[in-house]
Amino acid sequence: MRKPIIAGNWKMNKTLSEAKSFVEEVKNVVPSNEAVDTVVCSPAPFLGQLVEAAKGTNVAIGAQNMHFEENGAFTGEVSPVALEDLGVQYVILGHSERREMFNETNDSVNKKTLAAFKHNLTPIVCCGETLEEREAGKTKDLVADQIQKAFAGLTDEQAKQAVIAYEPIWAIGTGKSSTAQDADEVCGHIRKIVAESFNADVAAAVRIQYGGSVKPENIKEYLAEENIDGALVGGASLQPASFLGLLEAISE
Ligand SMILES: O=C(CO)COP(=O)(O)O
Repeated sequence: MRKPIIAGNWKMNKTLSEAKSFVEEVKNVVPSNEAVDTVVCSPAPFLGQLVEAAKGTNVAIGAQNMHFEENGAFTGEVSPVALEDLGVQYVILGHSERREMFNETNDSVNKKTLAAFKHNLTPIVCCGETLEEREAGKTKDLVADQIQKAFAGLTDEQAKQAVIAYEPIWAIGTGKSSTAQDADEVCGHIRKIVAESFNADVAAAVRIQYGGSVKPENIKEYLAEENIDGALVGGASLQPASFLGLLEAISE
């Protein structure tokens, strides 16, 4: 049985005081780590203080991006060394917003994925198609290519620990979620690609999240599917009540 993983992606939202009061409000009421992995991915400036606020609780803190180099002349970037030092545990890599607006490529996602493991960070590697690509029947080939390239050079053990987030771009922030069956079909295909690239054991262990307009009202449908092990959530992760609502769906 794969343990579910629910991760909030706050994107570019919240001030430090809002971020801290969110963590204070949820940290003692989230379900146990045995039932679900709970992750909050915050903007970089708040990470250190949120790690402190969440210490000893069931909430893990994640970043939304990082550079693959450890240090150097990369103005404005955040290094994996700094994230590890702060006590950050997860990092979202290759989110479609970064691919679309900030020149993220399969190659840079691969370098970042390798760097994440080198620094004890669990990568949440994102993949997903545009509406145009879906309509052209390219979804499965596209996500297969994204994941094969992102996972190139990982050991079996690393691939098992990595988290994949399948986020159809047309479903992000639009209120137009994929049906659970469609999402499961793509996640099943991703699992098959992982089996081909690594082996059946790795494919059985790797956790695949669905993302795109997930809310407390619909999360159960996704989690009921064979190949969906959790969710990467934007809008509904911003308020403590809806974030806790997502987690409650697991414990019910
Ligand atoms: O991009 C997402 C999470 O990374 C999904 O965002 P929404 O949940 O707001 O659709």
